[in-house]
Amino acid sequence: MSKLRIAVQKSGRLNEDSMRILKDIGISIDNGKDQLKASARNFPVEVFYLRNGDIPQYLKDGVVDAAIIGENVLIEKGNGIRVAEKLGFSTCRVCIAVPKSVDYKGIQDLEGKRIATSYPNTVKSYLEKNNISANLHIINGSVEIAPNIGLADAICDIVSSGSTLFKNNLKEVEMILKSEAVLAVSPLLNEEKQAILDKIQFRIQSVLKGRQSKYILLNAPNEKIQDIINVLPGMKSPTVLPLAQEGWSSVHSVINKNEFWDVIDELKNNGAEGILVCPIEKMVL
Ligand SMILES: Nc1ncnc2c1ncn2[C@@H]1O[C@H](COP(=O)(O)OP(=O)(O)OP(=O)(O)O)[C@@H](O)[C@H]1O
Ligand SMILES: O=P(O)(O)OC[C@H]1O[C@H](OP(=O)(O)OP(=O)(O)O)[C@H](O)[C@@H]1O
Ligand SMILES: [Mg+2]
Repeated sequence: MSKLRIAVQKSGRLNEDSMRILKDIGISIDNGKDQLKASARNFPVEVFYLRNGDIPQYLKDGVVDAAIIGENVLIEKGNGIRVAEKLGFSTCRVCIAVPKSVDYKGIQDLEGKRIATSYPNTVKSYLEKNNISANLHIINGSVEIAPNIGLADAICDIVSSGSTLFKNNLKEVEMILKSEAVLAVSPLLNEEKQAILDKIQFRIQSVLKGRQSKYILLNAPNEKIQDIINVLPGMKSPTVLPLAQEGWSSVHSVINKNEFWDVIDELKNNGAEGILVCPIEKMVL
């Protein structure tokens, strides 16, 4: 039986969350820290540990079948590679920044300027779309230092918290794209491997939905149950079970984790007591 070859970043910002998602979908891999390749013990999958920047080419050539990779790298290098699933971690954006002291009025201010970047294709197509021509300096790391050492007038790099820009006296002036880790697929995938990938994708979706949601349990007097149900829509409808104490019930439901703090006061005002909120490991709808 053939195995699906999945690439993950060998080391760096994506590695830990990539390995965690594989573990959460039930794929056990012997610790591969010093390995370049490891087989899963319980699933037809081989994991390849590679540099993020090299992965789009491996996908294109069919050397690997799928990969967990930063979407920004795929856009920079991977034209035509399909994203099967957004994974919700390593969120960042690719931006153009200039020194704080510059009175930046708009993209026309970049005309004829020197821009340092590790994302030349991304910047080039953004500038072309805006009819701007500039000189790109391609550097592979510490891009934000470039204006301070006189190498460039502007930079284009990844921004997340913004603290690297702040430390280097730069300000964000153009946001080119938003990125997060994604599950990307080789265009050369055959049917047999597609079937393995479908299983993996289904499991990933269950894990991601679970991460987005919380299981909530509470007790309330029976006459308040309808008001509480109106606040807690749940997956289908909430479960209501009688408590041993006469006139009281327990309500169980699932809510989006971001909505919990918004509804908690309403629940209390409607007589809810003993509210428990629990993580959900997996959710299959
Ligand atoms: N500060 C950040 N916050 C959130 N996500 C980030 C941040 N920096 C990078 N990323 C995301 O993580 C990916 C990997 O970044 P990292 O710096 O670990 O590796 P790299 O140097 O780009 O790649 P390689 O594996 O080729 O050395 C990036 O492509 C981007 O998608
Ligand atoms: O907005 P922030 O939260 O400060 O994050 C942005 C920084 O993070 C990344 O660098 P990284 O730390 O990965 O170093 P690298 O350049 O060596 O990859 C990116 O290249 C930026 O420099
Ligand atoms: Mg980095």
